Amino acid sequence: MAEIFDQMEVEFVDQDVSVQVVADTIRNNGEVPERYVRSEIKAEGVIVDAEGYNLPIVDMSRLLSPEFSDEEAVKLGSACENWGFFQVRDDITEFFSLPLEEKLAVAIQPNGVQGFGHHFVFSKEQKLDWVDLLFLATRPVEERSLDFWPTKPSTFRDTLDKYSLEMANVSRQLLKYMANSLGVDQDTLLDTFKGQPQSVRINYYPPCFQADKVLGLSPHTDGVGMTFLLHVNDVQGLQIKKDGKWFSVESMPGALVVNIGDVLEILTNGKYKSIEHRAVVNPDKERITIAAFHSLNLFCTIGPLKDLLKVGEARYKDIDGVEFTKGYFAAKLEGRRYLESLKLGE
Ligand SMILES: O=C(O)CCC(=O)C(=O)O
Ligand SMILES: [Fe+2]
Repeated sequence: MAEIFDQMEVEFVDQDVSVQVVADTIRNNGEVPERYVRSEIKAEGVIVDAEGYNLPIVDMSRLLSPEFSDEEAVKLGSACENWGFFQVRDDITEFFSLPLEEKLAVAIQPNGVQGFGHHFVFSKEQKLDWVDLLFLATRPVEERSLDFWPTKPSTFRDTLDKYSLEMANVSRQLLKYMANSLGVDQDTLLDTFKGQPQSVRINYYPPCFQADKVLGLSPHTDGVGMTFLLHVNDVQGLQIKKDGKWFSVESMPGALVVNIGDVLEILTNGKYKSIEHRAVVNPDKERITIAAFHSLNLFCTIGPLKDLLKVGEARYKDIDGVEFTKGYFAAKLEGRRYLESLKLGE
């Protein structure tokens, strides 16, 4: 799985070394550079605050207890079908307060994706996201490229290792309950995720005094099975699109926001939804999140689960996993466009 990240065959273009440095430079008397100004945010309109809806909360301890498991699993199933997002608990790591030189020790290499830097920058003309990131393949363990794993702070690697294991365990548990809720065989679904490839993307969104002019992360879906997002410093900024409107997500302190990615939408033949989401920036505070992505062994074919095709026609093409991932990275962050292109007969 990890080696796929070294052969993406897509060309990324340089941008500023660090958005954090840009933010620091303009803080007192500057303007946001044109490459970061997103006029579409205002044009697009409606943002609905958290009061407008209730994001389902699934309690892991209830899910795992014999007494409440069934009840909680029903909530889990409905959360995946209707929202693609819900929350569970856990903990986190930090790296971005180091001086820039230290972060550049693990800089993303030309045309690579692992390390510190930026993703999805293809042209000098395109608009840029207001974020610095650290992206690492974390599982299977033997496929880690430790060159990109920070050695500072000294506990970083160990902390990430533990976090990665916790997340892998949670994803395994959730898959079991999802299988039950979908009515597919547990082992079949778990087998599909065998080896549990996992990667993490740690996002650092510097504050921006003209926060409404920029976007932290462009609208996109995640090209994986499912994602667990932890708000490292509890600054909010995640928005999800439902019924054509943007909703802000209020994450409970220490909770994980879970979302279904493109691969699970395809496997479930569209029953679970890969939700389009984006991140906005805070005017005064830095915002840090860690997204843990869980996917399939990509050296296989991705398509609707056979168990589900007994009761309905396939709505998505079968696609080779490596092709899918290359296509995802090459398609840029453009909402659900790439996923929609994999639908049959539409
Ligand atoms: O930081 C966030 O709120 C969203 C992060 C995200 O969507 C991602 O890393 O894929
Ligand atoms: Fe995402």
